[in-house]
Amino acid sequence: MDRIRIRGGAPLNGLIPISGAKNAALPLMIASLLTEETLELGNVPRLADISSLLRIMSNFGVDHSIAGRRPGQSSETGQTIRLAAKSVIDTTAPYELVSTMRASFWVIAPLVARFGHAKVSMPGGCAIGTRPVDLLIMALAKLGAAIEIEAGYVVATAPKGLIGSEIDFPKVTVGGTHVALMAATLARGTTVIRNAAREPEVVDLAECLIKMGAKIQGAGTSEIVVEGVTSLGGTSHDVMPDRIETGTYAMAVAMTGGDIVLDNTRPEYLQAALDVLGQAGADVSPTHGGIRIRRNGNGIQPVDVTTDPFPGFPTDLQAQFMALMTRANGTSRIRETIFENRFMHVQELARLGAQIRLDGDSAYVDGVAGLKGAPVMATDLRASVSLVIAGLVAEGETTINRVYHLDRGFEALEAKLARCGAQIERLRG
Ligand SMILES: CC(=O)N[C@H]1[C@@H](OP(=O)(O)OP(=O)(O)OC[C@H]2O[C@@H](n3ccc(=O)[nH]c3=O)[C@H](O)[C@@H]2O)O[C@H](CO)[C@@H](O)[C@@H]1O
Ligand SMILES: C=C(OP(=O)(O)O)C(=O)O
Repeated sequence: MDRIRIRGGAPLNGLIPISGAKNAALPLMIASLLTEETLELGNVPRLADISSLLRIMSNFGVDHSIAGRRPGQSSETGQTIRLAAKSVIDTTAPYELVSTMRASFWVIAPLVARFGHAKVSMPGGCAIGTRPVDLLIMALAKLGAAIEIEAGYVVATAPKGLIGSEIDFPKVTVGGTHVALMAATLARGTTVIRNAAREPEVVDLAECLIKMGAKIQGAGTSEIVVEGVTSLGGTSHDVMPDRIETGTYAMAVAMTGGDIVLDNTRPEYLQAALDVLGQAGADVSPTHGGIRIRRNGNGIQPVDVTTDPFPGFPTDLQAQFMALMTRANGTSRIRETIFENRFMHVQELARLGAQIRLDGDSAYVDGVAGLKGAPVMATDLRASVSLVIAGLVAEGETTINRVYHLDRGFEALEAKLARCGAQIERLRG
């Protein structure tokens, strides 16, 4: 299994190109199941989760092709993937394929909406809490699907098609909103989704669905109205920039010091996190097409943070921010309100010398003067990258095991950081 070795101490200087967002690319790929025409997606990141979803889609009978590189494109230019779900031969998503990735469960929505039948294994994904799918099932049931649970599979049927309805989510769910939105596009009549997730990835999906012929209003607000249509067509769409990758590198430079331009991204996608970084002592400014982050000389100030649905501070940046706070001049409180078990990075950060106490949904981080390198192992995607951030300033060598977590969500991580001066390499095998 590959590992990553880091020698801490070097500041980061230069430019980091931001990839397309994993969490937007996945629902966009799934949306291709809603039409028999071809959906062309640009700026798709090269990630293990994308390959896993392509395998699931191939299993359904979806044809896909990945365009070759064009003149002037670097190896980091996002991929263009074409998906054509013209002849779907199977509407079952088996356990072996769905268990590695949460988002793959969302195929249930377009399958039942277009074909009237779907059998999808209960999902896996990052080990960050219980992560039930009751609200996704509730949304499909509201739209008229009959739901049965059979041996770990959710079977949804609607032989006469889905029917528009009112869906009131008791809590904000990104996956639930994606599922409701996709299913409602092909339902008969109007659907109102209340307490919808306002995440930019929901807006990206809605914009693509609108180009495919869907009638959607209000995406990006907490009430989305969908007027069902009888069929959708193909289109071309570029995946939005990855706001979590953007925030991760912003926190890395706040940690190491230096001066970095994060290119091909947008500050408004992560304003809450950038505001917090400003309070912690980083200089954050917009550039043409990106964000510049600097921290020169001055120390890191402690800042209290609570995770919240968008536009709040994202749970997917909580671990990275905690890594930064391990070096702050004082104590910070980090409250996790989205997932009940998203503190798996705490004990690994402690191996590097971090001082963190857990109390219920909060972590109290006492900043220390220095971290020391050690072998560490992460259990989920964002926890793994928090160890990279800590390793970048830890004295000596940090080796991060189980790199496959990082490969799920960070494209060319070592190359991007090494080009900016980090001493980081992948050890194969
Ligand atoms: C692939 C993808 O985009 N993953 C993101 C998505 O995950 P995901 O879509 O799984 O997260 P949700 O927004 O659905 O989860 C939010 C909260 O709702 C709860 N819940 C959710 C569904 C349900 O049926 N019942 C229920 O109780 C969850 O346990 C959690 O406490 O949004 C999360 C919250 O921003 C991010 O951390 C993940 O990176
Ligand atoms: C939690 C994440 O992914 P997933 O929802 O696929 O587990 C994530 O992207 O941080």
